[in-house]
Amino acid sequence: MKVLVSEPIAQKGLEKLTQEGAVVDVKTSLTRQELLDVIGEYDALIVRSNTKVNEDLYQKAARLKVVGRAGNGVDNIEMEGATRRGIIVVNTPESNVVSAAELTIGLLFATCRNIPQLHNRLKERVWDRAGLKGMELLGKTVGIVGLGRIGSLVATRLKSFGMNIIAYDPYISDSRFKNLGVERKNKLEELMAQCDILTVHTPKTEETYGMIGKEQFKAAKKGLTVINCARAGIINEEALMEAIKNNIVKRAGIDVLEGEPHATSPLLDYDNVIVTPHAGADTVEAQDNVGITVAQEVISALRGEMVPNAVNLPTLPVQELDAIKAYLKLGETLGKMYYQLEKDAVEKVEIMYRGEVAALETSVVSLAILKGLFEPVLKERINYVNANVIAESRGVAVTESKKSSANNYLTLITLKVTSHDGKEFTISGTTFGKGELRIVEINGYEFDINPTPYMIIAENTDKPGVVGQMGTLLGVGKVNIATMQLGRKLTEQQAMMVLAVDSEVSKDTLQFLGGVEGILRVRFVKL
Ligand SMILES: NC(=O)c1ccc[n+]([C@@H]2O[C@H](COP(=O)([O-])OP(=O)(O)OC[C@H]3O[C@@H](n4cnc5c(N)ncnc54)[C@H](O)[C@@H]3O)[C@@H](O)[C@H]2O)c1
Ligand SMILES: O=C(O)[C@H](O)COP(=O)(O)O
Repeated sequence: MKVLVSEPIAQKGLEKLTQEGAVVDVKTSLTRQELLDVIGEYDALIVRSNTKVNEDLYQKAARLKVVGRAGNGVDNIEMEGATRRGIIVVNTPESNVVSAAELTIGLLFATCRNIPQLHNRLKERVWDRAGLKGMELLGKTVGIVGLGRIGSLVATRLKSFGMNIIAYDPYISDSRFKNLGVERKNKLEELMAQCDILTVHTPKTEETYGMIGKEQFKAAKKGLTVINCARAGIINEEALMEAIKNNIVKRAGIDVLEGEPHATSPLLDYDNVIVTPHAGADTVEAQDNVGITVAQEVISALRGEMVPNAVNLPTLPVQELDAIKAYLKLGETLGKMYYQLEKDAVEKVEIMYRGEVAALETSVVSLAILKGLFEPVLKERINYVNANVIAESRGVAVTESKKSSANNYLTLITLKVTSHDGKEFTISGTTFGKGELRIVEINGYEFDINPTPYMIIAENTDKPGVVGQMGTLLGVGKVNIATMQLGRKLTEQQAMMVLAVDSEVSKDTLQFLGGVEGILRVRFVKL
């Protein structure tokens, strides 16, 4: 596991990577060209907000499997290119939110009380408060745009200062607003017209980039204080400068600037604009959290495990990931059986979740099934990240259904594959105890199979002597049978036998088995 760290992360994170057996190169002052020249040697890249992870880089990154964002925002990482290539992108969304919320509040105090300006005067030995009267927070209204993790932390903290909190976030439920004691504004302009302080906490997306512009400032209350500790450009810098000149905005506190990390923004020339160099996450605590978390995630992703904060995968809370782990294994096992038992190209995949599993977030289990399904034909080109994209690109329609009851089982997952000529294949499985797996049905034959690394699965006419001959031939081929199960369809006089064996089975032995009278077909399955 070779990991390149292209921006500084905490020593604790680096130690974690090495303890887990990774070879770590910390190269934080590479030029872009140098980065492109070396990236081909690495399995994982760890970045913060300055490294642009885009198509140029992916094209040179033949071994890259994971991009770890030591932090929250992933706007410097091109997601589509990563997903297409099966590169997993992980971040640490919770690890620095308190620090970012605290800097937001710090900037708010600093701007509202002119702390940096007063500090600068005094450092120049000038004892003078003139012209720098501040604004008290009590009773003022703060308008929060984006009531997610950081927006909510800011809201709860500012409440203790006796402020009225209003927010605009069309993607957050009414109950969340209610629980936080925040008044919902359905229109951004309405929020602008009512707030004394505006603070933005959305991600940078196509929708949010420039969302606070000339029009919004026109609607604003005169004398507004503006804080941006989220991403440069969510508040358009030109429009902000114009609003300052027109006395609509009285003061601003900005942590993120267009053109960063270069200090080129014209906002730097305004005395009533207080700035910090993207320092929201720059605390000892946040950086330790971020470093350790990203290291753990990168290692898990390199080991092929499901990672809670994978950005280009359905997100799962950590507690739910534990509950779902056994189902991921079961799903992948069910999927892996198809191309080892059938040879027909897949047209449609139907996944049915019944019983307890139906109450969980199953989209990742579906990814595990698709990963397993295509693995025998695509090998390592398929993983959790690109399983959906690959299914789509191969014209495979995937559907999921759920039912709360599973008849005799607590949980049942059924995979139904329809091939291009309309032939249907089904396989069902369940779990019990501490993640034990059982395959309980294959094509209508009922079983209770503990899936093992090597299995022989044969269909035969249900008549005496077939099983005995199979045993004899396997003995001749020096293949030891560990367990055997039979599923029968009495009306059709057919049976399916599943033999768990201790070793690989040679092509010759399989051919002999296929020649036994009554055997309809025989397959070797490797899990
Ligand atoms: N300055 C720093 O050092 C620093 C540190 C951490 C995070 N950040 C940035 O802070 C921002 C917020 O982070 P977070 O963890 O709270 O994110 P989050 O995903 O928890 O919350 C973002 C919120 O924005 C809302 N939103 C999205 N589009 C919107 C729109 N068009 N209008 C209104 N609301 C919209 C979402 O519904 C969500 O509730 C991000 O941009 C992140 O990159 C900056
Ligand atoms: O999105 C984040 O986590 C913050 O903006 C911090 O970015 P940084 O890791 O470059 O400090």
